[in-house]
Amino acid sequence: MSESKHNLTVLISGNGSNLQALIDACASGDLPNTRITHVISNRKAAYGLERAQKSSIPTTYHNLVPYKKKHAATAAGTQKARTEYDADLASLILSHTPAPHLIVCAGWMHILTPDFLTPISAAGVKVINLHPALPGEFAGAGAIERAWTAGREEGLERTGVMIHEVIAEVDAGEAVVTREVELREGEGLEELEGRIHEVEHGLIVEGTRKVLEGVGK
Ligand SMILES: Nc1nc2c(c(=O)[nH]1)N[C@@H](CN(C=O)c1ccc(C(=O)N[C@@H](CCC(=O)O)C(=O)O)cc1)CN2
Ligand SMILES: NCC(=O)N[C@@H]1O[C@H](COP(=O)([O-])[O-])[C@@H](O)[C@H]1O
Repeated sequence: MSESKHNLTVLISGNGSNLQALIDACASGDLPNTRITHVISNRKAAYGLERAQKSSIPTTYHNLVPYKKKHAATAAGTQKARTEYDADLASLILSHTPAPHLIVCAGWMHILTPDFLTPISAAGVKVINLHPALPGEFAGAGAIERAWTAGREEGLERTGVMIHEVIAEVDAGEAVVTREVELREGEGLEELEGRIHEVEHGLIVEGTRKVLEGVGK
């Protein structure tokens, strides 16, 4: 009798190179008894959707714009739109068959509110995120460039990558695994991005495997 499979739902917004690392790891056995059963993007043009489809993984495009159009273009209306969007995102994840054991944010560029996190947590599903910085540093979008600038202007000697649990406060959840990346004098931003992406592709597999080892215990 084969062991039960760990089912992953992966959230993306772009190229999907980290999704591809997970797809390849499932195929190679680096993520044993694990399969990606659903990929969701908040951007229609995300190449990661093509990567998933090439691997016969079900995909969903879940866009915030229709929700924003339903509500007034005010702060309150935008909040209502995000609340409904996030609640529906949780529903479409939890209603998918087979049900997920773990949700991995792999370049997912949308801040998740308690309207998403609460039902997901109630269903016993963890959420982890890949972030190209070390705990407590450069939270939010644009982290690599901010670290690169700090290297040039403030003498920062290293940045890094982490996989962390997702909580309401952005990039503040407990780190699952971290890896430092040295900053090199005179190095261009693109070169640093390339080195960091290489680290990401290994760390997202390592972090996912580490969390799955604890699932169901
Ligand atoms: N509640 C949480 N949500 C998310 C987390 C988290 O730790 N807690 N991690 C992020 C990923 N992320 C950095 O790792 C991140 C992504 C996007 C943003 C952001 O400012 N998004 C804007 C929209 C930007 C865009 O659409 O281009 C927004 O949501 O308004 C910050 C951090 C995933 N979510
Ligand atoms: N705050 C999260 C964040 O900035 N994530 C960034 O999104 C990229 C997604 O690449 P991918 O679509 O090729 O996996 C990752 O390289 C990561 O640095």
